Amino acid sequence: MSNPVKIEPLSWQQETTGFLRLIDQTRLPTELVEIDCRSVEQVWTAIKRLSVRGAPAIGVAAAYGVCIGAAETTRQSVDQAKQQAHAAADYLATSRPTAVNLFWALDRMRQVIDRDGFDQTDAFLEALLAEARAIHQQDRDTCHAIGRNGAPLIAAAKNVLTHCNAGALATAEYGTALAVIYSAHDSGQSLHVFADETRPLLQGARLTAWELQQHGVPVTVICDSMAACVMKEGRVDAVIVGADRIAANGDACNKIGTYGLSVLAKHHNIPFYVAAPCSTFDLTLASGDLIPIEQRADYEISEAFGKRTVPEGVDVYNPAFDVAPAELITAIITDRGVIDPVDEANVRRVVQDAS
Ligand SMILES: CSC[C@@H](O)[C@@H](O)C(=O)COP(=O)(O)O
Repeated sequence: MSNPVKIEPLSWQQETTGFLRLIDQTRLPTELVEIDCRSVEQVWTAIKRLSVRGAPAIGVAAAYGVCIGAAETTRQSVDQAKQQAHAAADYLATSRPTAVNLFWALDRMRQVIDRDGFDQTDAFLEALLAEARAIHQQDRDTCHAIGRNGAPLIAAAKNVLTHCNAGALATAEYGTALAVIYSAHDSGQSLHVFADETRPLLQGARLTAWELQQHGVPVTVICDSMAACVMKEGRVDAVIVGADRIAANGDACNKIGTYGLSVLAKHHNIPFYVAAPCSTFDLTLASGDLIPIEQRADYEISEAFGKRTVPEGVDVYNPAFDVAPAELITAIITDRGVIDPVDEANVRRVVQDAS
């Protein structure tokens, strides 16, 4: 079996006055380039323009962004550092609206900011960095747990279809949907993946195909519109996707196109799995209809990658996410076990136990 390259999309460099280093995912697959974020604005921009993307990775990046904000002015009092940290958290919360992991991570950072008893600014900055590192490490552990929990569900599968990128690049490492695939592959199962290219920004073609190739997992990229056809041909044994936010009733929001896939999977009698950490659940929302859906810029559809593909002056519509209803989801694979999405009491019990 191959020895896969470990992909970590982000890392913290140096100590409390350090910086965030990211793989710039906008440059993949042709260039593997890192960028350094030394200001809160740079972290905000990196999240907004998808240099760092994927729900868990956005949360980790924002946590480190708060550390950068708190330390931005030197020789400051604890109160000043706290004010700056709060301002950084508020600002980073405006970067993208849908992935709840961003708000979950910022809330954890706010709890540290609001903690009493810091005599020295250094002690406060150290506590912030320790919390960001803990969030980062928790995501690593969570992803491996999702992989272990999900692999038995696809033990008999030969071909799995996935959408967008819910892999190592979207998390601290290993991924969510792709963690399930990696876990099966790493235990010796022969598995092939169909990766939807994922219009308009091609996270499937650019990122999922790249990281599966790095890991030695056979992958075929298809246009999003081909998913129905390959399902009808009997070439898909399971669909596995990630999620950006899951409501209390089990509705799961993920990259635009996920809803369509859940309908197609139902029609073709193919299991449809969502893989996500407990931090992706938002139990304050009763249903997926209440999840805020990010609307992104027109040029991503009309002129992505520098090539105009829609006539000037023609309207486009660019919601970045949609919602797969709970009744079309076979199971949600979490770090704390596999959940039946329509059993709300159990969803609440499992997820609340985790917090
Ligand atoms: C483990 S990541 C799960 C989701 O965040 C992922 O599937 C997704 O939709 C990412 O969208 P993106 O717009 O690229 O951030």
